[in-house]
Amino acid sequence: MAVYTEPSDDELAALLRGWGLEGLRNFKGIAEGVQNSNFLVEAHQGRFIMTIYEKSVALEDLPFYLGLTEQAANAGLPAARPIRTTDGLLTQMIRGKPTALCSFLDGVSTKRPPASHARAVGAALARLHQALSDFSGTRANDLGPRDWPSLWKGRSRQAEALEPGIAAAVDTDLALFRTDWPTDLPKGIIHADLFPDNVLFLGDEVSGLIDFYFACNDFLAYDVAVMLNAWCFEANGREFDLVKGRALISGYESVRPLSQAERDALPILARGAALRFFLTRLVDWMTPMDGALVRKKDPRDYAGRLAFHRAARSAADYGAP
Ligand SMILES: Nc1ncnc2c1ncn2[C@@H]1O[C@H](COP(=O)(O)OP(=O)(O)O)[C@@H](O)[C@H]1O
Ligand SMILES: N[C@@H](CCOP(=O)(O)O)C(=O)O
Repeated sequence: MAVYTEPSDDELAALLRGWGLEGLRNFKGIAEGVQNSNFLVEAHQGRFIMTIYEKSVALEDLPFYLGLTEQAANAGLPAARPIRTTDGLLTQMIRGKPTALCSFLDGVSTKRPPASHARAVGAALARLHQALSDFSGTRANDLGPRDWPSLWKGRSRQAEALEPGIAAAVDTDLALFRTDWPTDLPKGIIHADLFPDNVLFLGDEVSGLIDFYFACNDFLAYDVAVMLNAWCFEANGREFDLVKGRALISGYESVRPLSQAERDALPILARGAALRFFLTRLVDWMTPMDGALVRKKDPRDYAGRLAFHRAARSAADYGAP
């Protein structure tokens, strides 16, 4: 999140009335994140997170995101429960933008998660996959391999300036994905962005899974691949931490074992996931966002990961037994 839209006092009062909240004690913008404007709301009824959906979230997808979060919470996962308005609606509008309120989750995200967290979050991901296995909503992955060439188009010069040598390597990656990307792996609802900043912990326990706004239907193992990138690299972004990789995969498999085909696909899925985040970060890096309180994420972190995946040969390189 970030803060792109600041409600006026009157707008805020109208929104709070809509949710039946009284006795506002605290209201403040939260600087973490990238996509939406998020605020902490403390009122007589308790603590909540209010999200104003900026243009990156399509209005028609909100029932999907909020519905799956509700289903995950109902299944006992620590997902933020959406709060309905006094009229029973999941969203209200402010300046033409939909706005939702959800329960506040205790806990903190860790910047340099230890292996114990990687194991716990691996298990939480598998439980999430199981809890959503019968979810009725669907949403295509609009940041999948078919979308990467258009994100890359016209950006090779900018990428070269940031990371010399990357342009030819990305061209090779894209050519490989065109022919070798898997077609027949188990699918389901995936989170698709379960980075350390989207998981809250109390001690070693996962206390919050947040930010489902990239969730979609795709290969379940792609979600594992996203997390191998996000949780298991050293701070230099180039060296893979096998202990964390082993912990994450064994945590996942303690709930849902990977098939042999999913294991075999891990290197290419991890390479694709790294390219996805390199490309979206590159696009954001090059896009001016005047006036917003937002911290951009560095695409170069993913250049190093890509180099590792290009050399990886099997799931064992990621810590799979
Ligand atoms: N339900 C919640 N409970 C507690 N904190 C939350 C909750 N939802 C979001 N946050 C806080 O807000 C920050 C940004 O939320 P996030 O959903 O990641 O925003 P964005 O979609 O814009 O990236 C998180 O890092 C976390 O600190
Ligand atoms: N996780 C993505 C960026 C998306 O930001 P989020 O705050 O919505 O998780 C990245 O690291 O590039």
